[in-house]
Amino acid sequence: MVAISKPPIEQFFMKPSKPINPLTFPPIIPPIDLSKPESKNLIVKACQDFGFFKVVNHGIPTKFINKLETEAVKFFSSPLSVKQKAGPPSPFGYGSKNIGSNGDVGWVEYLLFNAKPDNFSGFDERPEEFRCIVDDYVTEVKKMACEILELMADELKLESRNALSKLLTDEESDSVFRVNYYPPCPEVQERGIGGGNLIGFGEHTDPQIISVLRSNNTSGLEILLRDGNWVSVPPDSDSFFINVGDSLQVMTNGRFKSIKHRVVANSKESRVSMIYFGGPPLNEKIAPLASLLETDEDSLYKEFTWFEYKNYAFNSTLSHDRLGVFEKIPSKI
Ligand SMILES: C=C1C[C@]23C[C@@]1(O)CC[C@H]2[C@@]12CC[C@H](O)[C@@](C)(C(=O)O1)[C@H]2[C@@H]3C(=O)O
Ligand SMILES: O=C(O)CCC(=O)C(=O)O
Ligand SMILES: [Fe+2]
Repeated sequence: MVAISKPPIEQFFMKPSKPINPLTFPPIIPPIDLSKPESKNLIVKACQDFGFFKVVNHGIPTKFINKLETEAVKFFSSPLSVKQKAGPPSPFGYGSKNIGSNGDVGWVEYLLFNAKPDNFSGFDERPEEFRCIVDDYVTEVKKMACEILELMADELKLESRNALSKLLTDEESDSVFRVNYYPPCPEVQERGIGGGNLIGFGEHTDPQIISVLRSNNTSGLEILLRDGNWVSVPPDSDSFFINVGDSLQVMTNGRFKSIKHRVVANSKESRVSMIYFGGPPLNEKIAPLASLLETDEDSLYKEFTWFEYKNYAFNSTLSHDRLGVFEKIPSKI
């Protein structure tokens, strides 16, 4: 029998960072109502100012959301032997505590799915019903991601309304879907206040174009503001949170910024999050859109395809500044 040693709990605690100011978040990032005509203007402003915003009145029926959350909780509550049958997550399936393959750890269990059109599920160990629930949810969330990208394209006056969304609807779109489950951690409670924060998911930017996140009502998500302060995002299970990914930063020549975010595990309640990462086809050139470049404005980035970027990103640790080597003039570290 092989004894699996438990990783020492110490490695899950974060180095202290600047204190989080929970008061900063709500007033500065207003929710965007997708049903209102002014939403496109607010979306572009939020992408420029933060690379992050919250969407309300999204029109996604709660039945798709609740069904998936229920099924996910059922899966993560099942015996380890059952969950392990759906692993390892390379590239799709069940993972626990290890994130990616470059040594990152987090107090999290997760499922990674291929969200390519018509091929949503990445593994076959779960009953057909679970896969259908994932497919239904991803179909809805992808529609919303495309609607948001079309509103952006409209407001940015791109050559066509689907200039961005077509990358997600393309048959070869390299999109991913992830369900994260952060269990409560009794050790944190024992340590008490001042005992440190437990890393759920370490700081990083998302490499794709756009990420659509929905969580239950447990806190944990934090974003890094431009002034260097981490702020806690109040959870809201009725809304969706949108992140600008690295690829969209490049396509807007840095006008939109991909935002650094992380998850601090909650000591008492479990957090369940589901994220759709909308990515382009592997052979797609990731470059600033010509119509966004002013006369004489040069691309800030070298030429590369999504395949090249993904390859580099997936060989790096979570917190690595992945776009750095693709910049024509490397930014100071
Ligand atoms: C440490 C890593 C995990 C990650 C691949 C990477 O090497 C760097 C990017 C990470 C990330 C962050 C956003 C998504 O959760 C994810 C699926 C992605 O596309 O890039 C993860 C990758 C992963 O968990 O494999
Ligand atoms: O679980 C969350 O709330 C966020 C996780 C995340 O940022 C990711 O999976 O890329
Ligand atoms: Fe992320």
